[in-house]
Amino acid sequence: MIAQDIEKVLLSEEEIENRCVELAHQIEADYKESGDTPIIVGLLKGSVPFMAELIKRFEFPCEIDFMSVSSYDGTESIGDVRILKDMDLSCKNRSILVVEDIIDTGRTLVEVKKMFKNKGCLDVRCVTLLDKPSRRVCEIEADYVGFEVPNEFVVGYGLDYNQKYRNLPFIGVLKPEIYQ
Ligand SMILES: O=P(O)(O)OC[C@H]1O[C@H](OP(=O)(O)OP(=O)(O)O)[C@H](O)[C@@H]1O
Ligand SMILES: Nc1nc2[nH]cnc2c(=O)[nH]1
Repeated sequence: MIAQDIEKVLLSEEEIENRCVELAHQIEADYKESGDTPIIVGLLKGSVPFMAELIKRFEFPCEIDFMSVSSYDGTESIGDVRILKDMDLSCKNRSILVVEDIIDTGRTLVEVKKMFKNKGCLDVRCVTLLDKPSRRVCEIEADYVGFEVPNEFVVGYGLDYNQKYRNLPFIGVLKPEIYQ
């Protein structure tokens, strides 16, 4: 039903799953080499499907946690990153892998990385399912990127429009009339 609101599919479920396998292997190789037991920190809520897809493929020791930060209202960045829910685990002297659904302006990741460094983390990396470099206002890149997307508002696979469409199993663009 909600799939009827989609104008075009940018990334199919199969494409996303295949890319998650590749990313998981790459991340696993890097952490095996470092010998760290990282905390995999999902930024709620958008990262949940992507994080689930990734971590089930990790064979190295890791812990998981979640944080909720918010800088969005509708489709516009309001440039104010707020912590709505902090992590449960202590991150001092730990390696952190932040899991994001999308990096857009880069403001969220800049603030989150700064916060982890201030808390005494040893190493902070980020894996993002989507990267929208055309919208960047901060100089920041993820360490691992699933796909680059054009400057369009995308939904699905965790990404919402006014809290809906997160449960779509693919990434797509909504029909223009949905925004009215
Ligand atoms: O690079 P930026 O411009 O900072 O944007 C990226 C952030 O925006 C979205 O979060 P949102 O606040 O919409 O929360 P959500 O995951 O609950 O949808 C997304 O999940 C990223 O965290
Ligand atoms: N759902 C959604 N959230 C975003 N946050 C930043 N960019 C986007 C986007 O394209 N879609």
